[in-house]
Amino acid sequence: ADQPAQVNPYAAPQSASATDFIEVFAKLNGKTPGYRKGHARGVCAAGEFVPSAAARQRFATPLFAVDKAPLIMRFSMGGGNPNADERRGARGLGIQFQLDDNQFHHIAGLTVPLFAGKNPQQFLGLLQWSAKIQAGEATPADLQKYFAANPEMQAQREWSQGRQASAEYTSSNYYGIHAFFADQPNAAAQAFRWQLEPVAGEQQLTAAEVESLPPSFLDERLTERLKKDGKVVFNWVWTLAEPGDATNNPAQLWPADREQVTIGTITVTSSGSDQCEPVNFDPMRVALGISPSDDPVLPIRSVAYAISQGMRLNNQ
Ligand code: HEM
Repeated sequence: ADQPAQVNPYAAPQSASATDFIEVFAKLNGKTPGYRKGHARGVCAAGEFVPSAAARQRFATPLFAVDKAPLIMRFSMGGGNPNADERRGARGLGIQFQLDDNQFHHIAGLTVPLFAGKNPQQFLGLLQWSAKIQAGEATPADLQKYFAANPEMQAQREWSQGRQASAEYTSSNYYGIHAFFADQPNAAAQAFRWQLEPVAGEQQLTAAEVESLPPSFLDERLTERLKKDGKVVFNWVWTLAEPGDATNNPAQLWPADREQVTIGTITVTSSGSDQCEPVNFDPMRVALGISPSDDPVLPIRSVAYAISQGMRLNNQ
């Protein structure tokens, strides 16, 4: 008789919802009342955006119609642990651009250009295996089998191999990872991916520093950096897609020869305020003229951030 097809135990889950993520974050991190359920540890900063002439000419959005816009920014550690070890791991950056007429634009990126999964399901599986390992219900060998069954996750892991974490919050590129679209004056909307590049260049920790530093040093280094240099400047660079480049796969980069446009500068001027506490840096809440792509991770992020915001503002 016909047997039902065997389901590979290392396949990614068939579905993934925002609440599935909130649940697995709770398994991994326990109760963290008042904290963000992702990127729990972080520091608020403020600054300014100045768009470039090229941005104004090429894209039709109020984001680039301003001479400059005030920014609320938050640098953070990936993961939901409020006491995350800062010697290792990806850093994040959320920015809220404050435009005229109470309009906002948000971006939230990571120090890694690729996502750990081509879709939310693959990433959820990774977190679920990690939670099982933490609970003693699975082993790292299971995780290796999970990676083998989900080869799309390989590019992200390869990129991260051999790289130490950044020496300062402001000494790394940050990548938006997902594709977005920008309206153009006389053509169809242009797909792009963004990155922030520190003008002073990138700097990683040395292997020796990873061993010798205390687990907390990033907030202090940011304060010192701003005291010493007065500000930190990033170039905001967009990479433009060509026809046929997939806009729905955050686990894969576009070919390296795609045109890049410097969209403006993002300057950090101060840090340490509490004004980030109520802010939700939801990357789908964007200025007119900018729109999210069909990347399936984006709408899950949006819902998960809203749930997390509701929880933390209610001290849950
Ligand atoms: C399924 C995928 C993801 C889920 C479920 C998720 C979930 C979350 C949650 C719940 C928060 C806390 C939000 C808040 O309380 O305000 C958060 C913060 C954050 N996430 Fe994600 N995330 C995902 C993917 C990503 C990706 C792809 C990026 C980068 C491109 C990213 C970057 C960030 C950053 C920078 C923050 C901190 C924002 C802040 O400082 O408020 N996340 N994430």
